[in-house]
Amino acid sequence: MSEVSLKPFITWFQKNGGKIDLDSLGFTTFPVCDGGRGAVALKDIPEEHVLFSIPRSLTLSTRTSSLPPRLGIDVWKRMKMDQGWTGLILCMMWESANGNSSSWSEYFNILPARFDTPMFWSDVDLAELHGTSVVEKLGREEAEQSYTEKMLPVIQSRPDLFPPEKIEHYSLANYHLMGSRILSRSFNVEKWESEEGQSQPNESIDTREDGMDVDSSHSLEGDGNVDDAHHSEVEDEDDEEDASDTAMVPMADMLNARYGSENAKLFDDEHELRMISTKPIKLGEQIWNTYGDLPNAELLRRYGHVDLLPLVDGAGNPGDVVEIRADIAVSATTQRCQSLSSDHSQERIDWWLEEGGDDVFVLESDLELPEPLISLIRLLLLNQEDWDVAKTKGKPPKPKVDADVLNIVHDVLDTRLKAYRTTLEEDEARLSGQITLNARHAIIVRMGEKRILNNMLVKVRLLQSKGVGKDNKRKASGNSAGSQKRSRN
Ligand SMILES: C[S@@+](CC[C@H](N)C(=O)[O-])C[C@H]1O[C@@H](n2cnc3c(N)ncnc32)[C@H](O)[C@@H]1O
Repeated sequence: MSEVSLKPFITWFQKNGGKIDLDSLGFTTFPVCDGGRGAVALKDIPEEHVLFSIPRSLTLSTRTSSLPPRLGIDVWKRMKMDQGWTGLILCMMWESANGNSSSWSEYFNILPARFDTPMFWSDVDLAELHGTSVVEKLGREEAEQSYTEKMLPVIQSRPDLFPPEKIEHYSLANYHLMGSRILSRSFNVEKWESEEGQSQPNESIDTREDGMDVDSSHSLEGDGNVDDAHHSEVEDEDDEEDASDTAMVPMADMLNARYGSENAKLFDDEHELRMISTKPIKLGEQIWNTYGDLPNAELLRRYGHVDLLPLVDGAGNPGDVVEIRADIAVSATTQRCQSLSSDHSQERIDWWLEEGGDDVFVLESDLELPEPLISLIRLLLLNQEDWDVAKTKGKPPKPKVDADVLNIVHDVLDTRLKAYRTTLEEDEARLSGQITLNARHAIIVRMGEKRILNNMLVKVRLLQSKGVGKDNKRKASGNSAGSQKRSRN
């Protein structure tokens, strides 16, 4: 979209109390790999400069839309529109159906009408993601169930609000479109302290929930910058979060993001949200928000793009991770130790889960062995006496790596790697040929994961060749597994 076509939107924004420093920032179209449409510095911008500010009333959420009060707050809640994203999706459909009479019509005009996210991929393209956890996280069926079971009854109950002649605005396709707009552009805007206790939609002028988070903080030095806590996904619908915190934030959602490149962030105040530079930005540089330095699998699922940066062993996303389901670790352990009965394992697995143990382990590019994975393997290997002690104390074994554990971890990694249908070398070859954008994205996602698994296997084999764990005096780095910290650098 060209800069010219943004003019009506910018005019609407300013007319409605939005402020933007157009001397410092402009919008342009970068190459697709740099985000497409995004913001650029028109001069050197110092740190802590307010680039633009958005009145809370201009955000679009179930608190600010005119739909919930028209439907009636009791009905809204009884029909569960206050849970998950269905309510906001319905508000967005309603506002969009209202055309020029909606307060956000100029905003809708600049929102994307199609997405490259896997939610819209064909089965052939989705097959390219085999082995990654992207497909099982799409939540397409759950979304369609919400549409049929939650939204359609509301629409059908009020033909005065949702007239038959406008019914095309409330289609399943539009439901997915609005859901994807929320997934890729919303922010988590919590109520200001003075608004706490005002739980009814539209009672206050403010904000929304889980997208790129807007932390309640007022100074760059404080904890509370407007975070980039990205959208809670469809499957989060039943959790405890306040769905009315999820808000579309015009202008703030015009910034792209790239791993480690953030130079601006959204902060909130009682009446407005402010996009503030977090570093000096030079003339001509792109102004980047952060989406949380997510792995490529998540970037693709939520935003439809991947990050490709130079790495020591190629190009990829330093924030990539590999998820390993606990059942792979259980199978690998029982295969190695045939003496473990399935009853014996099941009792320990049940206990592990009851105690809050993980059922998925995350490998990061720092190649630290996940402590919970080691702990679970050791739990399964405990003799009866030590298992009784662990139960009594309510503590799983310490994540200490020995030779048996290393052998099992090796098998786990090997099994996980075999979940992909291609090798890294085959992926590299395909990437250098002519392929579709979706295939390219999928291949980059799985290559990043395979690289971590391969590097991890090399590390484990090195530890095995050094005899780590065979003798108590020898300790390897990673002898005690690394912590499951989520920080990536
Ligand atoms: C919050 S919007 C950012 C503004 C958006 N480019 C626009 O035209 O309005 C997020 C979308 O921008 C694009 N995007 C952001 N960062 C990107 C990047 N580093 N590479 C490619 N696309 C990116 C993706 O399409 C993503 O879904």
